[in-house]
Amino acid sequence: MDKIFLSQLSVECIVGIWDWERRVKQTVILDVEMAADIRKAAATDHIDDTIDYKRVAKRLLAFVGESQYQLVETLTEAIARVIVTEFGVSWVKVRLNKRGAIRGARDVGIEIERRAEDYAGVTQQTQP
Ligand SMILES: Nc1nc2c(c(=O)[nH]1)N=C([C@H](O)[C@@H](O)CO)CN2
Repeated sequence: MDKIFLSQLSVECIVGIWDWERRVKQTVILDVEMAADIRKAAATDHIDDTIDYKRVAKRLLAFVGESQYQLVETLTEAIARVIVTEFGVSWVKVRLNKRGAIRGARDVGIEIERRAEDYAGVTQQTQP
């Protein structure tokens, strides 16, 4: 399976369960892998025949930047749903790192994999 990936996409957002976290934005770092058959684009050399990773990145920067979830689980699931439902991706892996959230640990976060069938019938998300 071919993949298109975005590595270490850094976004500031409201995320957390403590009162101060509801007021102060924190940085989350995303690693995304998307299933993509790149053969057609490689044959045509045309961006319309593949997933434009710049469009995905811009959408994630906007969506995550405006989000205000409490748990990294909820945010990570929402990111996967945006990618699958808005970009027609059949499989995605999303790793979200809330770096510095835990004293004594550099990284803490969540990694999930989702498929298109996981969101069958789900309409595209509106802004949170
Ligand atoms: N499984 C989770 N545990 C915790 C989360 C979370 O989002 N998922 N969040 C927190 C706090 O917000 C922490 O990140 C900041 O002190 C604690 N545990």
